[in-house]
Amino acid sequence: MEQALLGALLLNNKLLDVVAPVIKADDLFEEIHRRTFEVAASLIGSGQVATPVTLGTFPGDQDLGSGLTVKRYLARLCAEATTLFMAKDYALGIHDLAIRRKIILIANELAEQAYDLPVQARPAQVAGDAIALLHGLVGEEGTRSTRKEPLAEAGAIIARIKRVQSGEEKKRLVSTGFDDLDRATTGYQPGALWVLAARPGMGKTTFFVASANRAARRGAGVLGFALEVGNDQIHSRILADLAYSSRDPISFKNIMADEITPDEVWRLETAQERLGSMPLTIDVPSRLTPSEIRMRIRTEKDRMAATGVPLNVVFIDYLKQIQASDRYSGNRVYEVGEISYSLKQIAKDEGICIVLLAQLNRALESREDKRPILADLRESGDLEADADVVAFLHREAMYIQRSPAYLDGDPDAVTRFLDEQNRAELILGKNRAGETRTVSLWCDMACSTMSDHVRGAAQ
Ligand SMILES: Nc1ncnc2c1ncn2[C@@H]1O[C@H](COP(=O)(O)OP(=O)(O)OP(=O)(O)O)[C@@H](O)[C@H]1O
Repeated sequence: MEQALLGALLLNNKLLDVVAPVIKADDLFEEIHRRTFEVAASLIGSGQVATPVTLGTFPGDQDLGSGLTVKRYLARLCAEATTLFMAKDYALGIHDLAIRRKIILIANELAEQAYDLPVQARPAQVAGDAIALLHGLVGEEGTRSTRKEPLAEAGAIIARIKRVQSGEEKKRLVSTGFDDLDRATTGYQPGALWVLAARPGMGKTTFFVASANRAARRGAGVLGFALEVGNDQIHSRILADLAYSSRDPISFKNIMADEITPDEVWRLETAQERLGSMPLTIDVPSRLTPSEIRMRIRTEKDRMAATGVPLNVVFIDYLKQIQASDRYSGNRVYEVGEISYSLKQIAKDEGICIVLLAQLNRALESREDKRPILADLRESGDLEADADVVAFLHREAMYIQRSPAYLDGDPDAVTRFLDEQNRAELILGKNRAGETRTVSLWCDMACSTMSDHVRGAAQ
């Protein structure tokens, strides 16, 4: 099959357009076939002609064994060439065989590792790594169609816009749940990695809960990994946000402490009913590796797909609870680099947006203006480079509350605190799809709620 395809390619160089999106040189089994494909593709790609004559000078006319010279080998390829019509099927067959060989390799390696695993090692890690490799192979299927024709792609975009305008199709925006943030970023785009970074207590988990609730209420499939707070707290926060009323707020602390009036129980039940129609799943493991995250995302994606909902966005609270491999053990900068790279790949492979919460170190607190800037991520591996959006949460109220003037009861400081206590700033330090500006959010930290505007009930 490999010889027949290479022969056809040397007889008709235009076949490269059909073959190149399907196979890479590495997919060919024989070394001489790999080399021939590489040289032919590079000649054709640079506008030259690849024939047995032009190729014959390249590898030299050495003996390939049993008296077969390169010139004879190339002539034989042409004699055995398949038809133009069959070329794509041959390429697909070769690609499938290459995948089979890789599966066998992974399976053999996995068996060897399982036999030799040291007692202190984690078998789940070995299984997770193997699954990641197998997912990589599944991803390779996609390479068959990664080469695009800009003319056709532009046509597809315009056709989709027309279908949206005529009401035939819904807009694809996966809302963050906050209108101004959607306008600034175009929402949670498939394949994107968001990093939401802040000092402790600024409201990262509050943003996660509020955004997850609002995105799911607007129809997005949402998965949240609550690696830091426990099951009870995360679900109490979800309920407090959904049941929010500015006249009679219910704090998540009171829900956790069972200090709830009968009327409030009724409101919590109404919030619980709402949850029934929201495609929202919460997972509460204590620590995960990137491979385990990938595995759980795939499982949830399949489960949601079976109910007719695509999984759109995954929140991870938070970075410190993600365990890197042993490769860079002890070097946190490299470990974080490995984690952010893996998460970006997962987002791309699975067509989802990942929102990773991260904690900033205290260096910024020695500055006059304590609003975080991109440089504050400098010690965090490649977070900035891998992320499509870097958003910093800042609440001035946190700092006013800690100031000596406020603690001494200074009326100006108290007034400033009251002005600021329900305001959060989301500073877009990096934004691949738009401008880097600050989005203002309203918040009530006791109820784990955030929104675009002051509100009466969860929108
Ligand atoms: N009942 C309450 N009244 C006032 N503020 C509250 C109340 N409950 C929580 N908060 C405030 O909410 C903030 C915590 O919010 P959140 O947990 O979302 O922040 P975080 O950035 O995720 O924090 P961490 O990094 O410590 O996990 C803290 O500043 C806390 O003081």
